[in-house]
Amino acid sequence: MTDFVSAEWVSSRGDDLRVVDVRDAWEYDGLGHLPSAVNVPFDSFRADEHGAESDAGEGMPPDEDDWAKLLSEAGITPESDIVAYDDHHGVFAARFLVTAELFGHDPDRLHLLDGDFSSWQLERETTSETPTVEPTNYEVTRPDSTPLVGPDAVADAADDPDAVLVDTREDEEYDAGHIPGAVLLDWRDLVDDETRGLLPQDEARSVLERAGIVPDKRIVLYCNTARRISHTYVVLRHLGFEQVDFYEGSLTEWEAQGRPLETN
Ligand SMILES: O=S(=O)([O-])[S-]
Repeated sequence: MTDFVSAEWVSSRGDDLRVVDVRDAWEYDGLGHLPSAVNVPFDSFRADEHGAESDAGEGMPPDEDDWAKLLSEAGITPESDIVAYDDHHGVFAARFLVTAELFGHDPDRLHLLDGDFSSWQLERETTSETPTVEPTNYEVTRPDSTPLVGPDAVADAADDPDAVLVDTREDEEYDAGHIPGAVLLDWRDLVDDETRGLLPQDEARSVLERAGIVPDKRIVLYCNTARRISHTYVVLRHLGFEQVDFYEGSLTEWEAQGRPLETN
């Protein structure tokens, strides 16, 4: 399953690990990047607006062909181990990894750097050399099942004693309007301000437990446009949560459909 990996782990791996930097091109080129990292900017794998309807509701992943092209140009194959990073505590990189999972990349081959570019460069080498990449012919194989759920399943989760519906936005946003029955867990509460990575696991589990988010429940995640839930999704999978549902349409779709909101 998609997991967090340390800087040591990344440094110790050979050329078989594809390192993906999802920052903007100016940051990658101008500020330097991790050795051997390729640049796949966040904007390149995110549709501008919610796209075609699917069974799981509207979302913002790219077209399948565009995704395959991006990965091909990055020298990635379906067998590649990938580690992704950004400079925002991993939230943009997590979106890359979730997109890869939704398009069928083996989740066991998907890793999020624990920390980000800022924390890496405090202790480790960076480079401004762009690696030579051998393009591949990446082919998407859609998985048999995905964690995606649509709005009806989200509405049902609120009434299901075995499920916890989780809003991963900030408390002001939650207070202004959230899906009825949702608990609040700001995704940043799982981030260690000092390391810019995941809190130590016992602390992360306590934060989650305080919000009622425990492994024997089905967890259903939403935010505004499925960026912040990507980070929480990776955290929960890393911590061994087995049932984590991902509402790709999130509040953008929920509100567009005129569904109810609760305020505090
Ligand atoms: O992170 S977000 O999708 O809520 S803007």
